[in-house]
Amino acid sequence: MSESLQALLVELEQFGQENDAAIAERPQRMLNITRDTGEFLLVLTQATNAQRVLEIGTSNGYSTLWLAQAAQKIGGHVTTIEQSDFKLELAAKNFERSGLSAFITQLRGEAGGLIGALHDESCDLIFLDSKRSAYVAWWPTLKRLLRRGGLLVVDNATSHADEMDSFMTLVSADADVTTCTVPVGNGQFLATRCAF
Ligand SMILES: C[S@@+](CC[C@H](N)C(=O)[O-])C[C@H]1O[C@@H](n2cnc3c(N)ncnc32)[C@H](O)[C@@H]1O
Repeated sequence: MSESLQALLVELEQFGQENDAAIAERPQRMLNITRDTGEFLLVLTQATNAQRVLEIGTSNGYSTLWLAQAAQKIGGHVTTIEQSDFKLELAAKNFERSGLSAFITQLRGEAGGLIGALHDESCDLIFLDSKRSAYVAWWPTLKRLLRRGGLLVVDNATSHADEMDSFMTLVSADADVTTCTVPVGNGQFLATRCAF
């Protein structure tokens, strides 16, 4: 990682912590993943050669920058969805500063509507870090978007286990999918679509 990208990530970590500690209103909070979750996403994306990555929940782009580092290494691309104009603009500035903007496409709008318009099996990896109460309703579309052998990663599996329970139970009961939960950051729920 370049010194400038490392410095930007550290700056965003400090900004996220200070901002979220000072501000109670959820729309203004960054709610970033932890650094070890970012490192985990980078390794997963690179190791699985996931060239077509979809992220739902950009915020100011901290997690996107980890996914985009993998995209740069493997010739891939990250599409990231955010409905808040305020956060979308923050993310756009951070992507420009990172030098990784060529590997990122930002989609503006409500994720449930936007993902419905995407093509079947168009994603190698989906990172879900958004509106947890919508995940159950989104599951049929998420499964349709994921290619066979593709991977879904969902943040907050342990930090918000109660809110995640119905979704994880639903996905784990799907015979086409293999799942696990790993203790990285706030807990990552992983689900891979069977290859055949
Ligand atoms: C936990 S934050 C994402 C943090 C980001 N992944 C990171 O680690 O830097 C969740 C984001 O999802 C966005 N969001 C929530 N519901 C959404 C929806 N239905 N469609 C699009 N974005 C949504 C919020 O505005 C918020 O920025």
